[in-house]
Amino acid sequence: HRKNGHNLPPGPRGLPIIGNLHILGTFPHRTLEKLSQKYGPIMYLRLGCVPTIVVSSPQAAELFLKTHDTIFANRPKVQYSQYVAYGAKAVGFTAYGTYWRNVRKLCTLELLSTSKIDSFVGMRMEEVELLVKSIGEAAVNRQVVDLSGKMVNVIEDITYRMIFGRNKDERFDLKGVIQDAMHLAGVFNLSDYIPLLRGFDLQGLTRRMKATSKAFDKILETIISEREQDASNNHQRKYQDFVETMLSLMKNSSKTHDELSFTIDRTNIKAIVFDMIAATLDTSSSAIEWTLSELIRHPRVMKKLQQELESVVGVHKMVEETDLPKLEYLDVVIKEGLRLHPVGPLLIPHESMEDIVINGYHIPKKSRVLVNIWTIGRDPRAWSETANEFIPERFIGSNIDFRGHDLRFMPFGVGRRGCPGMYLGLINVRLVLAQLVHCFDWELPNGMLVNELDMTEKFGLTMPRAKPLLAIPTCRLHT
Ligand code: HEM
Repeated sequence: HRKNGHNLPPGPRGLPIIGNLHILGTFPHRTLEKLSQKYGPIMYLRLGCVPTIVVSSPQAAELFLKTHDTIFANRPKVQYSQYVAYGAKAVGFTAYGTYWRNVRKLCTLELLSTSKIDSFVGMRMEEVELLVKSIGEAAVNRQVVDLSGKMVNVIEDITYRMIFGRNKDERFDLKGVIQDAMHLAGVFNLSDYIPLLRGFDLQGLTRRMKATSKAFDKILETIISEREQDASNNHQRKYQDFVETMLSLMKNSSKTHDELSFTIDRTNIKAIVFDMIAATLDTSSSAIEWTLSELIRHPRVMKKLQQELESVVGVHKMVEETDLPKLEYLDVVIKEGLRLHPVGPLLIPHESMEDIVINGYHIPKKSRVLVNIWTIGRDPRAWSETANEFIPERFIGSNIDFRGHDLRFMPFGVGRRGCPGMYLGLINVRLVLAQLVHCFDWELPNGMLVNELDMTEKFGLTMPRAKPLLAIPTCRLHT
C-alpha cells in the first residue's frame, strides 16, 4: 500500500467508497485474524473513509499501547457517543485530553477505588443469595435454568443498587432502556464510516439513538431530583451509592476539590452514570457465561475447581468475598476463560492523534486502531499448539496477570485507556462464578453431551454467547 508517497502497512485492496467494509462479515475478529495471517500483525484496511490499523501480535501491541501509548490514546468520534453517551462527556468514548483525564480521575478515585467497591460487599452478597435461592428452587424441580439470562439479571441488580441505591422502580423501565442503548452500541453504524450518508439515516439508527437517549435522560432526571431531595432531608442509607457520591461532589465543588481540578455538573453525573452502567453490565455477565460454558465442557476442570472451593469454603456455606483471594485455581480458570473469550475482542477502538512511522509503516493521523486480543489470545506462537484448548493450568506459576504487563494477555486493555473498572469487574465475575460452581452441579438439558454445547459468539461492542447457556442444576451444599 502506498498513499501520497507514504508506505502504509500491507492489507487487502478496498473498493471505492466502502473500502473494505464489505469483508468484515458476522465475526469481524475471525475475519481479521485470517487477513492478518496473510498481511501480518500490523495491517491496513480502509473502512469507508476511515483508515484502520489492525494490530494482531503482542510485539505490535507493545508498540501501539506501550511505546507510543500517548499518540494512540484518543477515541474516534462516533454517533453513538454523541447521541447516547451525552456527547462523550464521561470516560469510555471521550477524546483524549484534560477533560477525559479529570473525569477518569474522578471515577477511579471516588467511584471505582478498592475501598468504595468494598463498601458494597453486603449488598452484593444479598443479591447473590437471591440468585442462589432461585437456582436452588429450579434444582428441586429439576428445571432448566437460563444461565445467561440469570447472569445478566444478577449483574444488573448489583449494578443498579451500586449506582442508584435500588434496583426496582415500578415507574419506569430502566432495564429496557439500557438494553436498547447497549444494543445500539453494538450495531454497525454506516454513518460512522461514510459521513456522506449521515444525513439520510439509512439504518434508522440516529432516530433510535436520540429516542433512547431521551428516555434514559428522563429517568435519570427523576432519580437525580429525588436524590437531591433525599440529601436535603438528610435521608440516610446503608452505603453511599454512586449518584449520592457524585451529588455531594457537585454540591461541594464550589470549594475547589484538592484532587479534581474541574467542577462536576448534572450532565457529567448523567454521562458517568451511563458509562458505568454500560461498562459493567455486558462485560461481567459475558465473562461469567463463557467461563461457565467452558467449565461445563471440561468436567475435569469443573471438578478440580469444586474441590478447591470445598477445601477453602467448606460444604456448608456459600462463598464470601473474603474467600476470593484464597481461591487460586478460580483465578487461573477466569484468566483462561477471558483468554479464549475476551469480553472486548478488539478492545474499544483507539485513534491516533498524529502521523507516526511504526516499523517503517506510515500510520496516518486519525487512524482507527483495533487491537485483536481475541487473535493474540489464541496465537500458537504465544500459547503453544494447545492455544485453542481450555487448560487453566497454563497460567499456574506464570507471572501473567490481568493488567496486561505481558501483552499476550490483556483482557482489560493496557496503558492510558486500559479499563479503570477491573477491580469491580473481577469481584463480580469471581463472586458469581464461584457461587454457581460451589453451590451446584450442572448438566446440559435433553441428554446433550458436553462437546455438543453450541459455542457461537455474538459480535458487538462486547461478545456474549449467541445462544443462552441452558443447564439443569443439582444442589451441592449440605445446609
Ligand atoms: C470483566 C469485566 C470487564 C472487562 C473484561 C473489561 C474490559 C475493558 C476493555 C478491554 C476496555 C478497553 C481498553 C482499551 O480500549 O484499550 C475497557 C475500558 C473501560 N472499562 Fe472495562 N471491563 C470490565 C468491567 C468494567 C467495569 C465494571 C467498569 C466500571 C464500572 C469498567 C469501566 C471501563 C471504562 C470507563 C473504560 C474506558 C476507559 C477509557 O477509555 O479511558 N469496565 N474495559
